[in-house]
Amino acid sequence: MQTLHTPNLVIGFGKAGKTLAADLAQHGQDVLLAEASAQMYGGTCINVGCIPSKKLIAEGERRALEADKAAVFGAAMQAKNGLIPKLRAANFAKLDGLERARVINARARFEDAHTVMLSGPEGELRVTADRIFINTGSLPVVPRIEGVDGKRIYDSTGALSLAERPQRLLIVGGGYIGLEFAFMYRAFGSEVTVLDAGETFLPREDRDIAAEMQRILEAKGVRLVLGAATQRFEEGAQHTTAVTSKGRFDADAILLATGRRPNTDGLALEKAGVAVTERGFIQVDEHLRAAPHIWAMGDVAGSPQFTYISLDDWRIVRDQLFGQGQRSTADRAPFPTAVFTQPPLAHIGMTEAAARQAGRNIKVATLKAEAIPKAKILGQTDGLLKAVTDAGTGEILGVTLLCAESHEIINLFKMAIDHRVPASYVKSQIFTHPTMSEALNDLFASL
Ligand SMILES: Cc1cc2nc3c(=O)[nH]c(=O)nc-3n(C[C@H](O)[C@H](O)[C@H](O)COP(=O)(O)OP(=O)(O)OC[C@H]3O[C@@H](n4cnc5c(N)ncnc54)[C@H](O)[C@@H]3O)c2cc1C
Ligand SMILES: NC(=O)c1ccc[n+]([C@@H]2O[C@H](COP(=O)([O-])OP(=O)(O)OC[C@H]3O[C@@H](n4cnc5c(N)ncnc54)[C@H](O)[C@@H]3O)[C@@H](O)[C@H]2O)c1
Repeated sequence: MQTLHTPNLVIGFGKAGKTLAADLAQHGQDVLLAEASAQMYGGTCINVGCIPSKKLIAEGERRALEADKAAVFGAAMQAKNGLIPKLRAANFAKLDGLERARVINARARFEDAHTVMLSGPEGELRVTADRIFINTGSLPVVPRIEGVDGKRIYDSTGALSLAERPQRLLIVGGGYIGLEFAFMYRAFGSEVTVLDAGETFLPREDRDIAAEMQRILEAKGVRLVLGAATQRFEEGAQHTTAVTSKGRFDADAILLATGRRPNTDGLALEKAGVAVTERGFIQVDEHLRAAPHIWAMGDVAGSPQFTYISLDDWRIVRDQLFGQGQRSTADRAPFPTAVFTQPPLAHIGMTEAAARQAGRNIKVATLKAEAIPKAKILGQTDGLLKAVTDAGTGEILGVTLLCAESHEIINLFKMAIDHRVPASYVKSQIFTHPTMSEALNDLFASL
């Protein structure tokens, strides 16, 4: 068996791992990156996450007026299938093209704290490394429901590549993936039902925002069923039936979107003395250290499951390798989020409910999207905008934007909140016209 020593071993081609590997190589250090699947160069986001899902959503939106929805579905899949391999190849080339970086298609398994066995199509390689960076991501949770391994039941990866457009799509889970795929497949003309086990829709959002999202969802023809515990799936000749506490639902395809679990499968972390949390995420400190020479980054480290947070994990580790070692996970809150529904739901900071619960003396303002001239131009007048400020100081505590282009606008508030820009500034800020962001003058007028 071949053996090799490297100063830096990165396990997993995720956002943090690939960025760190390139960074190390550009700093003149040798780095080996092991990726279990050649179909995953670039990680989840590029191959089976953000990019393919947003491409399908964008294609559905772009061709919203076309009557032949089956054709729209086919063309969208084709466009997505054309894009992803190009991005994957570009990701591989970007890293492999660096003199000091080497990508190996192999699955990693620890033998001890400094030794990792890499097994892939080209055989086995025993690697010893001075420093090890784990970036193995997450996998869909498969709920324990009888019949869950049936042939019409998919996770998000499967639902991104369905061969045929389902006439009836049932989605189990009404979180990020559930909602994005509900709008996506509705745009392809499928009849969509979303089942969520929780009694409260979007429990982390204020009730007025959740109610508006529910109204929009239902106005588009999506059925939402809350408090639905799925007991079993019955596979029939023509369709599969979900038997739930809220009745029986027949479907041509069922998407499971009930969260994602850390991907530590087969890593044998215990051999390296790396501990995991109760939920199985790698236990790290605020500098993402799991052991003196081992770091974990991204989903597997229990970081919030977003590509841009994985990227921020790279910044934290980078600061220890090449900077002051000060940057930590405590520095990034609050950070923006966006669910790519139609319209998108973007948020940062505190909701009204969270601010009240924290005992803050607050002012709250809301604005209906239908009052915004640009929304009328776009023909996208659904939605509600909301801001929460400190009543005494005018500090912006939180912003929620359920409206067209909110996934872009919300990033302004990361800067505003980090730099303590007061509400009075936003109220009088000069914005271009006609834009969605100019509505912030009105939203903040009373704050
Ligand atoms: C459908 C969907 C849509 C999403 N949309 C968005 C979005 O719009 N915006 C957003 O910010 N986030 C989105 N996310 C979440 C985002 O994709 C993840 O949070 C992010 O990709 C996690 O990146 P990571 O760096 O943790 O690792 P990943 O990108 O998951 O990479 C981990 C890699 O490690 C490899 N690996 C695993 N085990 C081993 C091993 N033992 N040896 C070697 N290699 C291994 C895997 O094959 C994988 O390629 C979405 C997720 C999904 C599923
Ligand atoms: N736009 C984005 O940034 C984006 C898009 C997609 C995914 N993501 C990331 O991926 C993560 C995973 O997405 P997700 O939608 O799978 O998880 P999620 O945590 O967002 O939502 C899971 C939902 O499933 C429900 N649920 C759990 N078990 C259930 C059961 N047995 N029956 C019915 N409902 C059940 C929960 O109540 C919850 O509403 C997200 O949390 C997010 O971090 C981000």
